[in-house]
Amino acid sequence: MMKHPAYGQVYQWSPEDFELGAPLGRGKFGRVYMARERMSGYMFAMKIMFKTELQRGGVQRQVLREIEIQSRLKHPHILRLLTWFHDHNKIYLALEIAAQGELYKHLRNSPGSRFPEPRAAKYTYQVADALNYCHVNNVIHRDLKPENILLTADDNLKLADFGWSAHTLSNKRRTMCGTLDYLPPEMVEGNSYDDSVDQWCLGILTYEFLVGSPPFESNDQEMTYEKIKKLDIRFPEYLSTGSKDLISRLLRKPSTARITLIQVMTHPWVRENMRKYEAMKAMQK
Ligand SMILES: Nc1ncnc2c1ncn2[C@@H]1O[C@H](COP(=O)(O)OP(=O)(O)OP(=O)(O)O)[C@@H](O)[C@H]1O
Repeated sequence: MMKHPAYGQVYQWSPEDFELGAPLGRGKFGRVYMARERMSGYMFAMKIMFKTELQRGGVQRQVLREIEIQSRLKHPHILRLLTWFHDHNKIYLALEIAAQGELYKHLRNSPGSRFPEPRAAKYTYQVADALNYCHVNNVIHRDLKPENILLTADDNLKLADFGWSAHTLSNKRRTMCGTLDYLPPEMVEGNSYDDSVDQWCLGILTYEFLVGSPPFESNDQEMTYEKIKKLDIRFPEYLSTGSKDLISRLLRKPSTARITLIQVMTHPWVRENMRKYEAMKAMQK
């Protein structure tokens, strides 16, 4: 690696520096492949997007924002953007590999489409840790959902998809975006919001990990909105008291009443279940 011309200096990468391998997945605008840097043999995931497709979809600004934000975030639970470059018709993103792909797929394939509490607690902790790092760096994710989280070969989460994220340095923002089921009440009502929208989304995510579907899901959009506004949430009987306590503290209508991400990481249900998860893993070895 140290012999590489890119080591320690600005280097203009080009497609010739890399070899593409098996496809890892496909999104609306990107195709993702296993890739190898020729000189060092370093393996990573290469996401390739066609400029014409981005233009047609009107998402150029979103992609640029994603690149700008993701390239400065360096955290164990945030997918690293190692470098990026472009040629006349494509944009290339060199990303770290998350070999087990979308968390969504794993959730759907679990018995009852839900995770046991120890596994859910471990993931909740890792997302809280990543979001806390984002907030400290003045970034709101705003689009948390199992489809935007990837899983590594050693079962750790990587937050991806910063296309809807925003800097928090300016005033509170009013843009309406994000997935319907995960929208916090202040966004449904078109009010201003701040980084505590991510705490709300983490509450929805933890619920979905444990129950298999988000709490306000319904057949029509209006009904979902109504449920969110009324905080009409039902907990299945099988949920533990601790998990219900955590979710209720995150899904608070007044954004200032939501517990902090640090409080999530130290919540007794999270701690106890993470310990159980580690113990289970140790026994499997
Ligand atoms: N770093 C990575 N490591 C392993 N697999 C990846 C990686 N990045 C993406 N993938 C796989 O490729 C798929 C497509 O990723 P991509 O980022 O293009 O789309 P997306 O943003 O998830 O989807 P959409 O564009 O439809 O919202 C993902 O669903 C995932 O399965």
